[in-house]
Amino acid sequence: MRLEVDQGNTRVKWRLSSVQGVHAEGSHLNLSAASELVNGVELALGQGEGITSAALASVAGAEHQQALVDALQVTFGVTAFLARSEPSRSVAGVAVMNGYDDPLSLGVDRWLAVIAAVAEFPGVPLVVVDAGSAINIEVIAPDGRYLGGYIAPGLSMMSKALLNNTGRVMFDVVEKAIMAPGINTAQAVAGGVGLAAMGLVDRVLGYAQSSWPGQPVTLIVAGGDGNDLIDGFRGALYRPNLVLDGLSIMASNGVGAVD
Ligand SMILES: Nc1ncnc2c1ncn2[C@@H]1O[C@H](COP(=O)(O)OP(=O)(O)OP(=O)(O)O)[C@@H](O)[C@H]1O
Ligand SMILES: CC(C)(CO)[C@@H](O)C(=O)NCCC(=O)O
Ligand SMILES: [K+]
Repeated sequence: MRLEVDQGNTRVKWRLSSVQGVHAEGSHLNLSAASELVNGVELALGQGEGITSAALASVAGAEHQQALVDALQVTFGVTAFLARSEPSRSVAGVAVMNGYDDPLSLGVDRWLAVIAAVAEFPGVPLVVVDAGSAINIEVIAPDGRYLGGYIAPGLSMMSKALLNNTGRVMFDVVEKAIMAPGINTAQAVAGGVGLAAMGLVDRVLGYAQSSWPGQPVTLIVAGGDGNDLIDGFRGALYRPNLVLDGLSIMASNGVGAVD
C-alpha cells in the first residue's frame, strides 16, 4: 500500500492507494498534521496491512514538511519520496513542457495538478484552477506546453485581509457568494471575494479561449473552495484530488509501480 500526501498551506490531505484503487483517505489542519495523519493512517490500515512506500508533495514550510517526513520514517519505516517540479514530463503520450523561467521554483502542487490534468485530457487546451489557501490557475496549450499561470489570495485569505485591515468590516458567519448586491457586511464580503475569484477565472478563460480559437478550453477545478467556485462555470469539472492524482502518476513512474 502506498501512502500519498499533499501538504498545502492550510491542510494536509492523504490517501492510501494500491493497484486496486484508493483504500482510505483523510485530511487534517497543518498545525498538528504529523501526529494526526499518522493516527488516521494507522486506523485506516487493515489487520496485517502495511505501508510499503510513501510519496509527499509539500508547499508548506520546511519544518512542517520535515515533521511529516520524520513521522512517516519513525512510524512506518518508509523514506518518503519528495515530489518536485520538473522541466518536462511525458504524460499520456504528450510532452508536458514546464514554461516557468525557473521550472524548479514552480510550486510542486501546481506541477502535479498540470500533470494530472493532461493525463485525463491530453491534446486539448486546459485551464486548471486550485482554490485553496491561495488560488492558483494554470494554462496548458493543446500540444502540452505549460504556459505558466496566476497566483492570487484564496477566498478565506481575502476575507481575513478585510477583517484584519479595516476598522468596521466585521462579520461572524461566512456567507456563500451570491450575484446580487450584499445587504449586510457578511454578504457584501462573500460576494466581493467570491466574484473576485470568479472574475479572475473568467478573465483567464477568456485569454485561453482567444489563444486557441475553435478549440474549446476544458476548465478543471480543485481545492477546498473549488466547489463554491465551480457553480459559476458551466461545463467545468471538479477534481478535488488533482494534486494527489498527479503525485500518483509521478510516484508510479519515479519510484516504481504501485504496490
Ligand atoms: N474542512 C476544511 N478545513 C479547512 N478548510 C476548508 C475545509 N473545507 C473547505 N475549506 C476551505 O478550503 C480552503 C483550503 O483549501 P485546501 O484544503 O485546498 O487548502 P490548501 O491545500 O492548504 O491550500 P493551498 O493548496 O493553496 O496551499 C480554506 O481556505 C477553506 O475556505
Ligand atoms: C502558489 C502556491 C501557494 C499554491 O499552493 C504554491 O504552489 C507555492 O507556494 N508555489 C511557489 C511559487 C510559485 O509557484 O511560483
Ligand atoms: K491552491
